[in-house]
Amino acid sequence: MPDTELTTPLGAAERAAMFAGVPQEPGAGKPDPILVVDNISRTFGGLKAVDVAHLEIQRGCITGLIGPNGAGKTTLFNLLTGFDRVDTGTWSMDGASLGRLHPHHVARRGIVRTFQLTKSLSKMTVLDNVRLGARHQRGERMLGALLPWTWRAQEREITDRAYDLLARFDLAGKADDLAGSLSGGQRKLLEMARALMTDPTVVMLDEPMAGVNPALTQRLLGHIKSLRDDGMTVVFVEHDMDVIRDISDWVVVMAQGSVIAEAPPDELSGNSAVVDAYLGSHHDQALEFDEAGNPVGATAVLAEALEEAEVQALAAGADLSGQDVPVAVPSDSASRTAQPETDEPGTPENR
Ligand SMILES: Nc1ncnc2c1ncn2[C@@H]1O[C@H](COP(=O)(O)OP(=O)(O)OP(=O)(O)O)[C@@H](O)[C@H]1O
Repeated sequence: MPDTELTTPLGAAERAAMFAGVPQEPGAGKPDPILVVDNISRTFGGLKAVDVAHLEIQRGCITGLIGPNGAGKTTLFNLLTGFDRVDTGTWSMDGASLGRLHPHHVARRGIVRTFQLTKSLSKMTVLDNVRLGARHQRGERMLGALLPWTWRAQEREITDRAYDLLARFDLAGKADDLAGSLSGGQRKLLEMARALMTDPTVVMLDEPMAGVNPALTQRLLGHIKSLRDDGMTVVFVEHDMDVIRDISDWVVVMAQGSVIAEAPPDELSGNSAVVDAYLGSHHDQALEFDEAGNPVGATAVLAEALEEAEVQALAAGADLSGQDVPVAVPSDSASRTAQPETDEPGTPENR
């Protein structure tokens, strides 16, 4: 069980007011950080996948973590939750160090992350998947083995809690179905239910919307917000900018292993470091669009930056007819002009 009591949830206005005082810069201090990261690095071969000097995560809020492909987001998640080992650095929750703990110890301190459904979990029932989220609790310890009635009581407790969570995430009717039979959106709900079995304080969601049918998106977003409403701190990796804007209170941007920007979601498209990171990453990459022809992932960030630049240029009295719109980028790349890499990028067919 986590050491930390859940706090009274803040309202939207309180959260906005709180972040209004936070400087929009990498490593910005937060009013009440629950997680503090210092000088974490992780190298694979010659590649520094993560190299974060300082990062604070605000308690009771939803922090979105974005960045181009290979920026180090998943590796950072793995490091913070004990699924990978840092080369250097420290991180703590409410002042207590979490360095070099095994994942189940990190979970007991109150930090969990979601995982995509694996092949073997797909062959188990939905209920068993959720029950498995309670692994490493009392029932698996020596005392449980010696005192079976303790173990049985706990098994009942775990099953009851699993049913409660399945009901919360609208999966009660699927309890006895194989997890592999669930839709993309239901799988995401199952991942969340499984993570909540340990009653966490901090929930880290890795691409919670990936593969989710648009019809389920709003419900899933509602579920993520409900975690915050219950006093939990949520950190999530996501490529969909609409999702980022909808649910994040604050956004941390990574590129090449480091935090390169922090800002409220509405301020991102005007941030030159963000634009530059996505532009840089897109030099050799195809633009990405969803089935409806809307830009997604890094392409959406780029499209937003272009729109923002257009709005600003128009406001400054520019005539944009037939001209490329220069996007504000730092001086080392000032010669770059953001423009699509094909003339007709609007539909999936012509990519
Ligand atoms: N186990 C590993 N062995 C070798 N290289 C790795 C390993 N894990 C990650 N990397 C590399 O580290 C870098 C960061 O990867 P990571 O998956 O953390 O990025 P990401 O921001 O999550 O990317 P994406 O958005 O594409 O998932 C990448 O260059 C990746 O190839």
